[in-house]
Amino acid sequence: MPKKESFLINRIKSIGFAFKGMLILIRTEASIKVQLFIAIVVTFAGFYFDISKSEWMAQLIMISIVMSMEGMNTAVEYIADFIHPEYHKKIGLIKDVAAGAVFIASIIAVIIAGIIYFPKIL
Ligand SMILES: Nc1ncnc2c1ncn2[C@@H]1O[C@H](COP(=O)(O)OP(=O)(O)OP(=O)(O)O)[C@@H](O)[C@H]1O
Repeated sequence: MPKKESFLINRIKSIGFAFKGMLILIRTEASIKVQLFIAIVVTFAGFYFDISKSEWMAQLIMISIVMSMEGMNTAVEYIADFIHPEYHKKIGLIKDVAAGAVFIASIIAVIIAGIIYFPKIL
């Protein structure tokens, strides 16, 4: 059935575009680079301290939330700069709010890391 094939091909193409977007994020965004580095460090820490299954899940969920929020924050910045490259108070507000969303996830990630690793270190 040609219709089904084109649907599948389109899905595969979409995955390709998404993968390209992820590589662009990792290559160009300093914040994502830092977050990826922290994600790798805590992954090693997870193995070193032999954290439980639920601790792994909490850690992985927070890594994905922080990094995907950062990706969306970058997309908002791109849109803002495209729509209005010059200085504007509203653009500043839009970017600050988008960055604030990443900050919320980051605070919770640090708290969860504390809950997991503090008892193991002390
Ligand atoms: N066009 C603008 N008009 C007004 N304020 C702006 C504008 N562009 C940036 N800002 C201010 O500078 C801040 C940083 O914006 P910028 O686009 O440089 O993000 P960034 O440093 O790349 O952030 P991130 O580290 O989250 O990727 C914004 O949160 C906003 O307060």
